[in-house]
Amino acid sequence: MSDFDVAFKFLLENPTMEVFIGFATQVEMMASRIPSDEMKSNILKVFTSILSDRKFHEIRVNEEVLRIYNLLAGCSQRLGATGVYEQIEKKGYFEKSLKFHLQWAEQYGKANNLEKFKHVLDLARDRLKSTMANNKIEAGFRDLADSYFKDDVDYLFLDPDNTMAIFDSRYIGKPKNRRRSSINMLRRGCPVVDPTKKNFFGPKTKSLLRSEFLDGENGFGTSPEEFRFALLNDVAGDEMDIEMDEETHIVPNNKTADFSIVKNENRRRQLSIVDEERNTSDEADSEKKSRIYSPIVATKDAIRVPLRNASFLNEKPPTTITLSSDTKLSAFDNESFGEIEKDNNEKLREMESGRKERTSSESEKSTRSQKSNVGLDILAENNCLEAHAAFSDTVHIGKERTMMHEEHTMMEDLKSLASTQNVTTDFSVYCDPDPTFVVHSNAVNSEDVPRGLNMRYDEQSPEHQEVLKPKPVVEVGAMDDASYNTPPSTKTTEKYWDDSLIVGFTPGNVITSTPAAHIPFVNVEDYFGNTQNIEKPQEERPQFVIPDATGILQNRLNRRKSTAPAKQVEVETKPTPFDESLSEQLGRRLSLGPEEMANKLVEAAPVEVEETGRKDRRRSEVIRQENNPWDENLRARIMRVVPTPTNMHEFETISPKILAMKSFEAGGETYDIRTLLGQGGYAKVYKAITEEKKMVAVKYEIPSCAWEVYICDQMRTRLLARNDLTTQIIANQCIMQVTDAYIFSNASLLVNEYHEFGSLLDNINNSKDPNWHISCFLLVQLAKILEQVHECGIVHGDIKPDNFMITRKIDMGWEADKLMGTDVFVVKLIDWGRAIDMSRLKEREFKGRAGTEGFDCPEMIDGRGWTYQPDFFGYAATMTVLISGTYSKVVGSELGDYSLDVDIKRRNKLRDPAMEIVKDYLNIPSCSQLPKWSTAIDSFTNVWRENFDISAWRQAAAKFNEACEKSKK
Ligand SMILES: Nc1ncnc2c1ncn2[C@@H]1O[C@H](COP(=O)(O)OP(=O)(O)OP(=O)(O)O)[C@@H](O)[C@H]1O
Repeated sequence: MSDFDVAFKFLLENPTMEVFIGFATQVEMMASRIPSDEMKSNILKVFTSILSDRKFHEIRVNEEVLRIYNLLAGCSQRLGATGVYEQIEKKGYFEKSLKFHLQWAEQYGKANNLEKFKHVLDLARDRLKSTMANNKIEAGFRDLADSYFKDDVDYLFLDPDNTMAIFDSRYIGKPKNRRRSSINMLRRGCPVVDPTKKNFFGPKTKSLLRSEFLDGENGFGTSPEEFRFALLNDVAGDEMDIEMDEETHIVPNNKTADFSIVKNENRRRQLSIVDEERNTSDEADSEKKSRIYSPIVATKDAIRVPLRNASFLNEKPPTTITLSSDTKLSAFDNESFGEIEKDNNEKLREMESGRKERTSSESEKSTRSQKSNVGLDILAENNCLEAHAAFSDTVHIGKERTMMHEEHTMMEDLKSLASTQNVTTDFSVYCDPDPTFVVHSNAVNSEDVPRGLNMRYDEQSPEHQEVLKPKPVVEVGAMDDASYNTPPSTKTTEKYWDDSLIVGFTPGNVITSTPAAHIPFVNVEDYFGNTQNIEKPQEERPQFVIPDATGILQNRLNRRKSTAPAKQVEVETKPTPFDESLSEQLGRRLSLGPEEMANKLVEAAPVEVEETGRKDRRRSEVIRQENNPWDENLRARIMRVVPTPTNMHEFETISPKILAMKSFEAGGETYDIRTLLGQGGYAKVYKAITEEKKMVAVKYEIPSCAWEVYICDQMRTRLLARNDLTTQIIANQCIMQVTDAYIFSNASLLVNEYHEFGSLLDNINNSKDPNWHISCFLLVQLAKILEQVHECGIVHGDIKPDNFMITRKIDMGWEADKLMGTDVFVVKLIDWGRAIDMSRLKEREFKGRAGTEGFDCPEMIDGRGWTYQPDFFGYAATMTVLISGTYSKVVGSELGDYSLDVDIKRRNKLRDPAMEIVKDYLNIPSCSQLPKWSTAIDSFTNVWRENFDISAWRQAAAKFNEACEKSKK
């Protein structure tokens, strides 16, 4: 059976919308590698069923099916692509679908048939006018027109687009002093709605463009926000487009117009030409795009009579400008296009330097949406893709991203679908499956060990060095208890790290994770309400203590002890396929390169080889053990000094196979896996639904990574222990919290909150234009989070935009003075697999590089010792991506001279502080002279206070929220 047949069979058996979406994705992926003829006959099979079988009645009329139609259009030879859409049109299923009209029009665009293109556009306007605003309808058509028609086709559109004016051939190649005033831009864009009505503003009228008068009965003009924003821009001269005559004076575009802004002589100011701009030709041009945004929320008269009513249909609308939020660039003359395109390609090449070249077939696969729009680096989706790829190979943009991510998985999934149907998984509990979580106990046997908070452990107590065998039967529901009772490991101490290197770990001594004298005894069972289960009287138990912070207790109380229902499970008596746990064998994963990792996996488990991460994301440099903070043995030793987190469940068995669209069971909890959210160097992250119908993210990692659970737990514990409001907020909102962790012998499954709005990188890529308000707002948050992470003695080790998830949209109701505060965090730091617990490794310095490609700090590059430096560097690099929308490389060759080759426009308010921070955070003299996070926090906060503008902020926030929507997976 071919892959296609397997997928189709699955759909036939499960004709739900959800399965169909997965199916469509798979088919799209296959389309790139299956010959067109074969694809066509496959698709015809699909449609035979979909169009005739009753069980597909819902799918048949759903827009998702257009994805398959699109593929059919691509391989239809007799009907041709346009013919396919004409047939669909006849069916009438998609009359109310914008997507359908766009796909259809695109075919005419490809065929360069402007007349038919216009016909579809008109149809769409007519059919959809009652359901959506005209600018929404037109936006996609405008993109298509820009892509496929070289001539000026502005007249097709009713909604003005000012970005066009930037590339208007009249200005291309003209001196740089030709700018447009924002007000003039608005005026030029005012459509003639009804020339018989004298009092309406617009070209050839004498009426004023007034801030309070916007929409009339017969049409609409500017919004108050647009007007005020334009006014402000003209006054401030910042980020504005000013139209000037050759003598560099603002002049009204239309001499007969009587605009208040132009009448005011005081506003006629000379604009100095910045040298830099004179010299930077096209790049500067690209920046002069309009910053005038439409309100995202529709104004009162959101549903409007179309501008071009019957009487105007034949009249060519005036030259238009953008009042819309769509900043996509439009068609302009070929020559300029070529130049800017060239310039763009130049940038792409630079950006590509940090990653492997994409294959030509991948580039060919590009869909229209990946076409490069000129001028705006990260705006152009293609550029986004490139920037993203250069930056991180984890996630790609748009459709291709999904395809690339899922291709492997889905195919694998498909292949193994049949074979895994009957897999039964034994969830027997092994008391000590993973040496990384062995806890050595004072107790003679496991039953003597109380479940406590910050229990004291005697690591070296000789009489307890023997391995305690797992109990044959344990309660899964009491997994955490069982794991506390785990026996000491028989493994010998590793060669280089001796116990004294770990702070708080002194051989032979009683230690606590948080030393705390004079603190009353607290029985954790009381806190968890489990006292009735404890048979032995309390006084027989060894003492254990809590740290002097009520926060920890509260925290522990709030945490779920286990989601697993208590049930009896027989422990597998047969030995597992491996004598030792894979996680141990595969230690030092961060020092292993792709090949070594693959070999290890094969050696360790010749049958069950599976990899979750992307090979091209791994680093191959092997760090000398004594300098390696990621050494697995070291980590194991560190983890031993604290109790196993209560929500961590360990298993001797191998993990259930995780496949999209299938469910798995772990610890008595069933998770219904939906789609793949992302894939990093080591893990795949899936969206899943719990039995309680809660959406969660499941990080599936091979080999298992209990360390991430430890670090997340420690981060939270240490933050809450500080008993301070800010740290409480950060602990609860900004640090990944593992709600349940299932540690199997070969893999780990970390369940955590699902963040539907994607990562910061997704947001940047989906925000068409980095806005200083948003960048500043986020940069302060990032610095505040990292400040607290370091305060807890933890180095995250992998700071980059794809490791910050967006947790919520910006609330427009947040008061201005609160925006720099702590009540408004919108980001959460995830991916703690590379974190280093410095509080246990005081005075240590590390060497070597093992971060994400392109995210090696100068110390790693130079071979100097480092501790917290990677996070300062990661922050600086993330900052440049946030501000400039592009990825920047490290430049310089010695301490004092390092910088990032970021191109921040002169007028960007964050430019100066950002450059200072780059200097500061990249040129750290030594591990004992680390920079301060307050430098970033204070300088960005100052810029914010000095320049904050409420209406501009709201516009920017709306854009941010819009990008959140676009990032939804
Ligand atoms: N809780 C979540 N909700 C939604 N998406 C998530 C979540 N956690 C992770 N992702 C997505 O999965 C991607 C990979 O996750 P993660 O960074 O944890 O994997 P990794 O293999 O450790 O990556 P890296 O190679 O960067 O170390 C993230 O960039 C993000 O896009």
